[in-house]
Amino acid sequence: MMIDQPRVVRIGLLGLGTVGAGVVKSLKTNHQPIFEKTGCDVQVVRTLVRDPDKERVVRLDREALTTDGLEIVRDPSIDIVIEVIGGIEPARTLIREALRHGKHVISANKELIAKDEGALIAYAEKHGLRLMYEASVGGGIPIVRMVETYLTANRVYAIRGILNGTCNYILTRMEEDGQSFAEALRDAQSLGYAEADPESDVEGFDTAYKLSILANLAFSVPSSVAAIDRFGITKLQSDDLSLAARVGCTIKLIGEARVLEDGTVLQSVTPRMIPRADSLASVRDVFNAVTITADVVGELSFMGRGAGELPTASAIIEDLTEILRSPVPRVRRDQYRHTVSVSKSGVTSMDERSSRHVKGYIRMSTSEQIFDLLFQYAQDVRVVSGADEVDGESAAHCFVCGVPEQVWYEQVLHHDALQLAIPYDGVWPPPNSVVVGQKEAQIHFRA
Ligand SMILES: NC(=O)C1=CN([C@@H]2O[C@H](COP(=O)(O)OP(=O)(O)OC[C@H]3O[C@@H](n4cnc5c(N)ncnc54)[C@H](OP(=O)(O)O)[C@@H]3O)[C@@H](O)[C@H]2O)C=CC1
Ligand SMILES: N[C@@H](CC=O)C(=O)O
Repeated sequence: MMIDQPRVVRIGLLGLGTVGAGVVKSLKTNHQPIFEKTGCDVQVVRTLVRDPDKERVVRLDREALTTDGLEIVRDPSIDIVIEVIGGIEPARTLIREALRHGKHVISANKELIAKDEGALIAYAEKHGLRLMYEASVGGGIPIVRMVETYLTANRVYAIRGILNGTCNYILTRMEEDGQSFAEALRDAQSLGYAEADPESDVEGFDTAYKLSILANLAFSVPSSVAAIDRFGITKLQSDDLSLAARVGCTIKLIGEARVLEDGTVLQSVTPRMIPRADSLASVRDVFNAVTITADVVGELSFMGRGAGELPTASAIIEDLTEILRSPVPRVRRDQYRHTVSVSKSGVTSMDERSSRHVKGYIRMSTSEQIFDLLFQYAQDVRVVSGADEVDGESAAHCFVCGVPEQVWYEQVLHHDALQLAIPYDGVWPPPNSVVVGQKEAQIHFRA
């Protein structure tokens, strides 16, 4: 339906990097369809940058740029603020100030949303305003709104997915093209996928923020990033990916939050060796994928581009059009959720931990102490044909099963001789593997 009198909506944009530029481009390209769907003429009128003289991929009048964010968020002529500068400060202050001045806010800032633990959202709701953050999780995938507003008929029990485009891109390039970790990371940065500090991506922090945001929405737990067991991908080598291929698996950085029977929630971010048949195994490049498991609907899966200027801009503009259609917060967040308690797996009860077991892939230097540990606790230790030859002299690669989870976290992962230990989700025994005893293993690995 065409609307004759467009309502002009004035946007203040905080940040004009990868995502900010994507927002400007997309609002320009799709100005007409957005107008047709909302009746609004959306205009970016003022933009915050650090360096106004920087060469940009989008052209804005020099007068539209400012280095003073407060000037934007306090400007009475601005209706909606989009925050895409990232980090905690000045983002938090600017968002709060924008809300205080009666503006709806859209943010892509997962670090802030996760670490803020709901305070800004509560502040927005108190003022009858919307603080929306679809772009903070899964790039262009509409997962936040779905979990927040759609699953009212359900209790959600598990969230599992690939939530970082940079890491998935790096692992894909290492596996398929034999690129080094450093080369693949450089490419991910030049494509605009990585965070300003890429350690956030490769050490698993970014995935932890996103998992925490989803867990908070789905389970009504406080969004505590500190409650997540987090491991990144920096220790992975292409040899580990080759080994995975030999046993019919691949390696992905997976975020997972599960409600246990006693109501506690386990949350982890870790590279996992997963079978090729796992739906996440075929998620390549910058794509993300998330599966939600709930009691009534069962499993729901979502996939799409998890990073990059346009997919992220898409999520931001979806938030924008949602605000234009429904400026009043739809539901108070705590009205419809069920409550469970959250627990880091490292602090679950000893009994529970020692009753669960881990299957793992381990790369280690050939120290006798770690063999002692593995052969004391693992039910089965295996090598895959040729595994010990893959990485030259100093590494031994093996698969173990039946290690008590408590031993895995408290001893194996902290062992000096350990180079890498990740969960192995493939079949047992791993294809083409041979069982080894302790003496045999020591000889085998040193051969
Ligand atoms: N890149 C992606 O694919 C995705 C990113 N996000 C999130 O979106 C946000 C932005 O990411 P991205 O666009 O990649 O980041 P960039 O580093 O590309 O851009 C950041 C922008 O913010 C400006 N800026 C940063 N700090 C300040 C400051 N203190 N004062 C004024 N301006 C500042 C920079 O100015 P200048 O240009 O002058 O340096 C730049 O324009 C982050 O929260 C990120 O986590 C979310 C989903 C995907
Ligand atoms: N750096 C992030 C950007 C999107 O959230 C990623 O790679 O996923």
